[in-house]
Amino acid sequence: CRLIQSRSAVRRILQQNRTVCSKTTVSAESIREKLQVFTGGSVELQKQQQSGIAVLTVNNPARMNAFSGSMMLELEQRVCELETWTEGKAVIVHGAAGAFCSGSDLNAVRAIANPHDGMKMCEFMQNTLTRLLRLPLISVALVEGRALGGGAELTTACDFRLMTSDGVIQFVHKHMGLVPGWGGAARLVRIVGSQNALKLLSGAKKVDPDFGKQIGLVDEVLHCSSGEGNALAHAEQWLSQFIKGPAPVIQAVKKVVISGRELSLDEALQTERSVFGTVWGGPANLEALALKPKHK
Ligand SMILES: CCCC(=O)SCCNC(=O)CCNC(=O)[C@H](O)C(C)(C)COP(=O)(O)OP(=O)(O)OC[C@H]1O[C@@H](n2cnc3c(N)ncnc32)[C@H](O)[C@@H]1OP(=O)(O)O
Repeated sequence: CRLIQSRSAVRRILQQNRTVCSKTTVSAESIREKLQVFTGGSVELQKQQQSGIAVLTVNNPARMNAFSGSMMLELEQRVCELETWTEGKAVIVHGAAGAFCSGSDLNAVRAIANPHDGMKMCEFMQNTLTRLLRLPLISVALVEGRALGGGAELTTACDFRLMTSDGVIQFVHKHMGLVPGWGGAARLVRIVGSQNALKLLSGAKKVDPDFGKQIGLVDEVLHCSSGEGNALAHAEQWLSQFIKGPAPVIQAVKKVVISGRELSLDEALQTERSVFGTVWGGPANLEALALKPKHK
């Protein structure tokens, strides 16, 4: 009976993403059609099989990597691809050409500036970013240059935020007569607490590396010279301390943390037992036992 209960808990946490996805699929159809009209840029995914690190690039440099409508659809597609990457350990989200992302493309925003379409777009992006955060991969937002509006929200949909010395995160929504709608406010409160979140949102405050570290929004400042791929190499280096070992173990770690973050204590404990059952007596566990390690 206990086995059946714990299996159903695992199924629940693992199916969370699919449930959110399918609920939104029907209602999102009409907004998909509208979004795909606003083209430009791309969202690219490169999976490095050897390291288990994927690099997700927001690529629209002519508009400071703003999200066009078609890029919102592509982002969802890329997240879908990552959900089934069983050999993966981590994903780095960054922007092309030394900028992170300047939020939604203001041309698309103007064209759908009515409450109905706005709500549908918001629901669509909330769904995609929730699935990004729930991936069983360790996710890192690498902020070079500016992360504005929806770009700032995107950084909160990752487990960690790394910043180069020129990085800035700014929730500019208030200046646009808005509040975050891609789930950024809810996640920000959980990362920095409600006092800091209120200051950042109501003051549209610029978060530079020092301030970011002080309030716990930024996990690490990367001191690297500018140059294509340099910050990315530093981010991979930083990440390497957390992804040593086989992918199933790294993914199990992320799953127990997601359940701890999102479920009630009873449900999280149940899920933890179930995930534990997937690694206990597994190849990595048996190999470690055979080596008789000393954790000095
Ligand atoms: C729920 C989601 C809410 C949102 O995300 S609302 C959108 C919030 N973002 C914004 O308002 C960003 C507005 N843009 C800016 O503040 C500045 O362009 C920015 C990013 C600080 C860069 O400033 P500069 O370095 O001086 O460069 P610039 O202004 O000449 O920009 C270069 C080209 O990029 C364009 N751009 C930047 N952000 C954009 C956006 N979000 N949508 C559409 N186009 C955007 C900008 O118009 C300019 O294009 P062009 O060279 O004039 O053709």
